[in-house]
Amino acid sequence: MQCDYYDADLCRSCTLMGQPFALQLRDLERHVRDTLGGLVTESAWQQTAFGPESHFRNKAKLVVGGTRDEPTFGILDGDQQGVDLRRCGLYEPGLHDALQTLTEQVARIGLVPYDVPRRTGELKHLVVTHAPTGALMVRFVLRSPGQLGRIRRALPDLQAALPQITVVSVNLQPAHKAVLEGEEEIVLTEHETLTVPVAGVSLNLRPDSFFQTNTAVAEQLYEQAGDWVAASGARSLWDLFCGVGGFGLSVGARVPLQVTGVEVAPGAVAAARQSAADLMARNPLSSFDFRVGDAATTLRDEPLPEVVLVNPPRRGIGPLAETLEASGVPQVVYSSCNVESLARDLTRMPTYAVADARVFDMFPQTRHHEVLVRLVRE
Ligand SMILES: C[S@@+](CC[C@H](N)C(=O)[O-])C[C@H]1O[C@@H](n2cnc3c(N)ncnc32)[C@H](O)[C@@H]1O
Repeated sequence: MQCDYYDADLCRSCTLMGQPFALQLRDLERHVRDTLGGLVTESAWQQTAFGPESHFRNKAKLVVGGTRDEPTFGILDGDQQGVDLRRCGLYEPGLHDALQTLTEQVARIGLVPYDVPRRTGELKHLVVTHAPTGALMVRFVLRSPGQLGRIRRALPDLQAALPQITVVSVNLQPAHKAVLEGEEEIVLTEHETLTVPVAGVSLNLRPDSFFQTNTAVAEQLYEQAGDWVAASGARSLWDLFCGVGGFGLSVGARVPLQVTGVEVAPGAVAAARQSAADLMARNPLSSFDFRVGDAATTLRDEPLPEVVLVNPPRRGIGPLAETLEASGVPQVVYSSCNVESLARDLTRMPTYAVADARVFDMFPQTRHHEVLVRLVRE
């Protein structure tokens, strides 16, 4: 992949930009395999899964800088000044095209970009999520509610210019710190969720929901996990750190299962419940129970499922490793975005052996990765 922004030294986020993709994949595999070392036998590894090397991101998180008349949408440079990256080649084609019109429309609304050094202005970020159907969810991150009315009044023009916009929200982030979003979310449209079809299910994403960055590779990830769970013949599955429920819902759509999902974010759980209700209405094969809770402690007082699937944040599963190790759970499927924490967690679960392992190149042009392993109790 070639990138003008990278070549002009405007953005260095893609640390592997310019390296042939086949070489990136080979280095990624080597790094993951070396880090897991003796924890995974050679024969357990399956072929690395990947998608397109460019135009794969389903979400644009744009920092807004510049001035009201000439806003920039991209990142801030070392002096906290806006750098415009709205033509970034990582965005899915539909997102890439929509961003050009959308940013022109947003500029017309006349919001003053937030100026980090001066602590003035209102519009901090523009976050846009793109579904494979072409539908869009647009989120304005503002410093205060003062300009909400201006955005409300601009909605008809925005939706006339881009009829594929189904959800628009405003997130309020009053703090002067480098966090993307604040606590308060105000949805301005009738629809509150973006529907994303993936791996045989329709997931409902809310503006504050986590979703895997690369829909094409997420589909392969969910299908692989589903293949392993289906082949095990299990009838019960816990989907821990379930987010909007992608793993549990997609496998429950394929084989009859009792699925229990646990997730700390209430909005994600509400979204998962909505997706489960939609799925049950057309395919009542499995039952689903999505709960708000702490995945680290939830397994302790419950009847044990046949498979536990975990997909934690970068830090790994923490004390849950010891809980699983001491439990009688026969199989664990672990999806990790950080092979270092995965290696740490696996060493704390010595009675499990890695039966299958697969690398997913979810983030081409960078060293980020996803690794899926199937553990069986020896
Ligand atoms: C990598 S995401 C996985 C999301 C989901 N499995 C998917 O495929 O989209 C990690 C999720 O763990 C959630 N989380 C973080 N700490 C948690 C905890 N202690 N208990 C439950 N969920 C937690 C986050 O809110 C986030 O949704």
